[in-house]
Amino acid sequence: METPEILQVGPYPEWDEIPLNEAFSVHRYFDAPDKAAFLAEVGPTIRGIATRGELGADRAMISACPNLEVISVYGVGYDAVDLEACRERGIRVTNTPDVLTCDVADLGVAMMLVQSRGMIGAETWVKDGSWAAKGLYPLRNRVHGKRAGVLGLGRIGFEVAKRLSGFDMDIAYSDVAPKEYASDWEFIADPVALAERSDFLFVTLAASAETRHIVSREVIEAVGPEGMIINVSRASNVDEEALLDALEDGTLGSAALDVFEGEPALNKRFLKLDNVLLQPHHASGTFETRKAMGKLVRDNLSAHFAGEDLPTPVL
Ligand SMILES: O=C(O)C(=O)[C@@H](O)[C@H](O)[C@H](O)CO
Repeated sequence: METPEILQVGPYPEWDEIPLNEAFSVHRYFDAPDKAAFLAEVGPTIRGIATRGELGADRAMISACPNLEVISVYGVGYDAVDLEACRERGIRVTNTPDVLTCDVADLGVAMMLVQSRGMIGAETWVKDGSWAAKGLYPLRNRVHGKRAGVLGLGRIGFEVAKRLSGFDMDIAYSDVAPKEYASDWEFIADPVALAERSDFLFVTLAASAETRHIVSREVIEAVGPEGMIINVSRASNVDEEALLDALEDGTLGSAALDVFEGEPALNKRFLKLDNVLLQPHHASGTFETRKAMGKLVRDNLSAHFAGEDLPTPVL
């Protein structure tokens, strides 16, 4: 069998680059100085695309590859892939679920704790001599026993809720329908009602056109001046302008964010705020998880070209 030609959209760690290049003939889109010319040149030879989370495959890229058969996403979120364009041509799409679920949940809960207890400021208080000069660090609000809302009780949302129950928190969730595996937690269909009864609102749902700005200005205001929003999903799930307005005028108490519109070039207004924890989209950023993600990307491509069942199909 001829070695399949693959388009690699974004860089991977070396432990992925080496086996990817051993298994496939790889064309590095991200290295091309003139990407349009590069795509026009190699596009006709491409049978598979390997993406990277937020660096997906839009309709233009897919159209430039007339012999494209499969897109393998390095990530659980495939919102950066034009699924409609894939459906039209019967192109398979795969992602990397499950292997990253617990790391993303860990970071989400850690972000809530770090922001609630002011741990970034507390370390500065030690390092800049304030502790010696000014005494005890200002008190913060406790976390355990408070009310938590989880918007999207899929794999990641479920692991977040499981961890929050370890903090004796009063948990409720929203999703398209009640989940049979979540009988311990209250189901609240309306995100505004969920926000109203939450001190901490976790945004964990998969992003799509339907979920765009599901965390609206109304939801943000419902969380309120004492509440916190934690986002480990996609920025598009949140009305970021409304979020910034609310953080600036105190309508919303605080936020802890791992994802941003236009990331990594995030809105400069965030940098002026002292009531938001900013993280560089690294919720799945552990060696163990990224190695498992990379292997799944390759396994899905290899399975496709071997005519076998795909390990983790989306389409
Ligand atoms: O899994 C997802 O959907 C993610 O957003 C992340 O795991 C990214 O894929 C990862 O940051 C690599 O870009």
